[in-house]
Amino acid sequence: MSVNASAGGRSRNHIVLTSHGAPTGVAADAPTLNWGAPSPRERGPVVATLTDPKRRNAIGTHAGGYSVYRALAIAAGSLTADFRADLTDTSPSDPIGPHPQWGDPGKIVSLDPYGHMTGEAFAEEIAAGIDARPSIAITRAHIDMPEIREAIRAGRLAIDGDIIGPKGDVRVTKAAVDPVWYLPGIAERFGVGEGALRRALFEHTGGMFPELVTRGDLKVFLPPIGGMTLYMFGDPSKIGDGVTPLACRVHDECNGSDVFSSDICTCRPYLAHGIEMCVEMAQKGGVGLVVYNRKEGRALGEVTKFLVYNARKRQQGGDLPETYFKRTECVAGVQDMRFQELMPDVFHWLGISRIDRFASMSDMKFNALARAGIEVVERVPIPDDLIPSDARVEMEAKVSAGYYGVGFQSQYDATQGRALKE
Ligand SMILES: Nc1nc2c(ncn2[C@@H]2O[C@H](COP(=O)(O)OP(=O)(O)OP(=O)(O)O)[C@@H](O)[C@H]2O)c(=O)[nH]1
Ligand SMILES: [Zn+2]
Repeated sequence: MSVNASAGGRSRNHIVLTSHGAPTGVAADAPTLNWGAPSPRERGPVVATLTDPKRRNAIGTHAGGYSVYRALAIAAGSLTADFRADLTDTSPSDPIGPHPQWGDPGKIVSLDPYGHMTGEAFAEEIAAGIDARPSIAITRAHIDMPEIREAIRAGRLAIDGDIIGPKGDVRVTKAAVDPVWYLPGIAERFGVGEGALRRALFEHTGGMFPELVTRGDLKVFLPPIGGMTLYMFGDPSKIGDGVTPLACRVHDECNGSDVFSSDICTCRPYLAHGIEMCVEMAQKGGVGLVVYNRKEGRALGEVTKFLVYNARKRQQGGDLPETYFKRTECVAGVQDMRFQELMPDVFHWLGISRIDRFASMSDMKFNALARAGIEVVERVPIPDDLIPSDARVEMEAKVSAGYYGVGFQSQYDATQGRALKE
């Protein structure tokens, strides 16, 4: 079925409904996707195009988290629906891989290991009109953080003109990674059937992606969620080489603390401590890696997080460690929706099988890495003097719930957070 519609007030064309199975005649030259193939050519490009439905081999849209803004731009007439990026000079500043892990369909299921190679590996297809787009971009930057300047002032780090520049700025290689989900692999990771996963994704996004249930032949889905950013310290070509020691922090977004230094949690201080560890390791000839995941408020969202803060701070008896997780569960139904099960994928992408120093106390992160066969040699807790006083409730609650607490000076019974009006 199709109806006439106007797109962007400019052109008149047909609405393509994706709820009725494959469009008649999938094009003979539609690229096939063989997830887990050991080379990009054997794997094939991910094509989540909307303008060429017969050559589409993935559900969703490229840069899915921004699809609504793109739709707005098209509706407002500031972007044409068939715009194709000019990828000249956009290739990675530093090569990553290939690593043997890329050729194992079960190891990486939530990102496209060839996502940074699209422009080069599939230049031929792109020139022939196939709408393949990169899902990973790699560039270089200098970062300048007050905590690093403070570490230099305190003598814990020194300017070396290489890793740390003359002004205290730190040289990094950074990568932005959009999610690309291989649905059979995601289902396996969570121990559910692919059909049940597809149905839940379809129904609980308000029926946003009918192909999840009508196109069983399409196995790859680009979900409309945030991805991650990687910050690499030292020589990125040494990451995952099996010999160079690695320091690492896996951090899930906490805008209130990370950006605005709100003092109810330990997020920014722990992140900054992790960065300091990475810089220190790079200066000793090792490498550092920060994985920054866009999963605000334990993937419950910031609205939920702030509602929970109010509930904690208004409850009878005050904000206490023993009720910390209960208050979240009352508002969100669960304590956490981050699903660390998918987190190790990025380590496989980088070829990493051992983390020498891991800045995290989370048992969930540690266990997920262990299940993925990634060895963590040393777990580094947040230093006590970096915990803001209002964040002690969180720390006490986490350690008593199973977080790694060696070196942590517990004062469980004496801990209470600020009240709302204080
Ligand atoms: N819902 C909710 N989320 C919170 C709260 N406090 C912090 N967060 C979120 O929890 C996440 C913290 O993640 P991370 O900093 O990666 O660390 P972690 O899992 O606590 O464990 P560590 O690695 O030991 O720091 C972020 O997404 C924060 O936004 C809270 O009170 N409620
Ligand atoms: Zn936080």
